[in-house]
Amino acid sequence: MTIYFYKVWQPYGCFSNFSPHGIHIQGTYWPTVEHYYQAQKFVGSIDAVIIPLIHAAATPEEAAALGRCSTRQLRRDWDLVKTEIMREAVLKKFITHIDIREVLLKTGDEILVENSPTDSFWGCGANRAGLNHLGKTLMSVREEIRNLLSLTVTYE
Ligand SMILES: Nc1nc(O)c(N)c(N[C@@H]2O[C@H](COP(=O)(O)O)[C@@H](O)[C@H]2O)n1
Repeated sequence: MTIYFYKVWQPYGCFSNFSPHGIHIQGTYWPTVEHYYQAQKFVGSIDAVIIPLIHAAATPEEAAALGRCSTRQLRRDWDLVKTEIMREAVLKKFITHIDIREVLLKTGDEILVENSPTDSFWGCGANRAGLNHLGKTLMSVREEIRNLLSLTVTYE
């Protein structure tokens, strides 16, 4: 059975990047994966001044709105690096927070899909035929955590 998720208050809302699960990456604490992901768009760009504003955004919605501002210049390599940046942040989230790690592991081998009607890159889009990169990232992170846990058990 495919598991669809999207908004934080809906079933499996902890899989959303907007969920209130902070991460530490390279010495900085980010309130949500969405804050971190949106800020990374501007690393090394002439609009890097926006990074502290995204970091300080009161909500992930506000962070996303700042990061989606079409008049600002994204880093040049953004399309090349964004999926790896997302994977690192999502892995950190599920390694850090044990409660939601259990939710992820309990999904077994089910297909996970971000049911975004507006995003056919990270989600499945309105026609459900989109690339679903966030769902794929979560499934890959699930597999990696399973492997990490089995190594821990073997050497204990
Ligand atoms: N608008 C919106 N609301 C939510 O609750 C969402 N989960 C999303 N999806 C996330 O938006 C991010 C992509 O943002 P860009 O289009 O690259 O600026 C990504 O984290 C999606 O999972 N969107």
